[in-house]
Amino acid sequence: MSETDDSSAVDEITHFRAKRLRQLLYITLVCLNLGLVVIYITAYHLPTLLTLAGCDVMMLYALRSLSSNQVDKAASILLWSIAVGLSIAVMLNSGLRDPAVISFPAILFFAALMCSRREFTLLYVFFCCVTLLIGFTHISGWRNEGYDPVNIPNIVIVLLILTAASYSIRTFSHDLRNALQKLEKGNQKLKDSEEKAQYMAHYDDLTGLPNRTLCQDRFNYQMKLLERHGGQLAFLFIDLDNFKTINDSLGHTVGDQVLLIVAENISKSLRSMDTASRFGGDEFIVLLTEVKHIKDVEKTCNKILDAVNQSILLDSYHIQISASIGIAMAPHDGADFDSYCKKADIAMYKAKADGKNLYRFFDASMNSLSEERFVLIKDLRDALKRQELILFYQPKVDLRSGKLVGAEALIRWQHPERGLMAPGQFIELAEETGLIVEIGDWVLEEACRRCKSWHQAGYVDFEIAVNLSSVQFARGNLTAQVEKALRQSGLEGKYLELELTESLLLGEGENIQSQLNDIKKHGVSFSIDDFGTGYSNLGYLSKYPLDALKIDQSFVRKIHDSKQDLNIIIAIINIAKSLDLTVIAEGIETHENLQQLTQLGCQFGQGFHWAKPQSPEDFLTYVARNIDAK
Ligand SMILES: Nc1nc2c(ncn2[C@@H]2O[C@@H]3COP(=O)(O)O[C@H]4[C@@H](O)[C@H](n5cnc6c(=O)[nH]c(N)nc65)O[C@@H]4COP(=O)(O)O[C@H]3[C@H]2O)c(=O)[nH]1
Repeated sequence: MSETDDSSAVDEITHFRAKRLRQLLYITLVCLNLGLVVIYITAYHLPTLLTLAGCDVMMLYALRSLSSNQVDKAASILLWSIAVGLSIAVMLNSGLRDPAVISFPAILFFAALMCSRREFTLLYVFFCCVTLLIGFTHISGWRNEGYDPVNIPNIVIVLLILTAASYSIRTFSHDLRNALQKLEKGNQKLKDSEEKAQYMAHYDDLTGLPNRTLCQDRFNYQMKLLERHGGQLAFLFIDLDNFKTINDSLGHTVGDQVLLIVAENISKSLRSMDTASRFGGDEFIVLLTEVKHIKDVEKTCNKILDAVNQSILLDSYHIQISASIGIAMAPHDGADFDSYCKKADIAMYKAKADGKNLYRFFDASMNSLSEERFVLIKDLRDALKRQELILFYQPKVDLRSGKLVGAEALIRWQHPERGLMAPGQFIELAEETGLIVEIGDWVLEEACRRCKSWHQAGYVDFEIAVNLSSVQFARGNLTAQVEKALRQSGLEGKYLELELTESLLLGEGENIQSQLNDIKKHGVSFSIDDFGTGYSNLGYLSKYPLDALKIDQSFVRKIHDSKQDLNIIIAIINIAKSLDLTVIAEGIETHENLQQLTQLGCQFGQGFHWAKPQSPEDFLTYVARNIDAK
């Protein structure tokens, strides 16, 4: 039980005491005044009248103390006034034979309930002294005793009764107070856990922001307001860019701190009437209410992007974070919470595909991301987490010696419902949505790790080729990713070959060139995939630090049937020779293909003639059987 629990239980008891004390004070006041009237009319005994009047005044004083929350003081005044008043009354009347003596234990009873232990003891001592004093007045003959005089045993008996009564009252009230406090604490605990459960059902534990449930409630409420009063609401779906990388590389503690900072920054960018909520993982939903102009939404989105897009210093790491925002506008873009989620999510992906750290409004043209596509995107986002992605390996052969020199890593997706999916079915989607960055990072790490394991298994010179997407270059941190993959796996850079596309090299020159140069420093080689299929401008070949050209399989397949394709292959081989590049032929399916390409001077080849891409286990079996692949 915490200190707060204790203090609230005590508060409750104080409140209860004050209530009872007030009642007691009123009753006492009424009784005193009635007594005053009766004595005034019947006996007119002045000392008694003065005593009662004095008590009356003290009661009013106690009531005043009570109104200013001085409960202990009011209780003291009440009990001491009554104790003194009664003692005087007993003294003035029949002494220890007076029936008012029986009120002494009653006063002690109230003292035990209302006052501190010290006050109770003082009152007990006071009554003992009063008893002794009155007893003395009896024995000394000061008082006219009548036919039944009080003697010492009588006084002792009164004192014993007082002591026994005090002890039992004190013990009883102590137990009662304890029991009350325990009950109160139990109640408080129950209240607290109810409040906690309520909080947990509606708020996110980490960031303290409303969770999905509360966000949905607020959205529904806002939609009702829109129905009644008109107006617009902006539904923002915010997703952090590359958060997974931060989480994976720096750990969950740092990841959580990043989320906390981001949540705070998002909240700071909003008005008090807006709702920022955590949807889960690195996703946030923001509801902008009472939207008058689209420009206001744009302004807020820019504010959020600026607030989130910061370099955060955590655990001596400078972490660059940014977010992408998708926006759906209510009431036009849907009917319920789920449809707004979906549309804002689609728009968010568009923002990611357009380069990240951007916001995009949902529009009908985005519906081309059909239902199935949407589901596939969702699945693909989870594929990495659920470890559904696999790398297959296709052997690469030295055509002159027939030796297996390595493999190309080709991704597959073991989809839980659709089965094994080829890259053609999802790579484009991954590129459009930006997911290719995370996937590409994983491919790099996994391929390097696998290649290192082959080395450790005795295939010491095996190389691994990995496909890169142009989107990975656009992110600007590819060098760091390659370094990380090499470092983590322990693979030397010279065993890694990165396959680029022609279109990439025709794109933004400077940025690509510097990244390729940086990666090249680690001994990594570059080849151009599907060479010859796209562009006629070959100027870029000398501009970049390339090592190999891969002849596209469409030429290789028709090498016997089409003079034109044969000529293209010859031309590619000549270009490669003149630029000091090696040539790798893809899609070699037959022995004739192999023979002809070898004769033409092609150095390396891949294709079904040797093996289809296969799982790591099958690949190892294949290697063991065919280490000389001729
Ligand atoms: N008919 C025929 N086909 C052959 C033969 N030999 C190889 N192939 C197929 O040709 C493709 C060669 O890969 P690619 O040109 O890099 O083309 C790859 C590559 O551009 C892309 N891809 C694969 N894995 C990744 C990856 O990890 N990252 C990225 N960004 N792209 C990838 O997907 C493309 C298709 O990959 P796959 O479906 O695995 O298809 C592979 C392979 O299975 C043959 O003799 N006959």
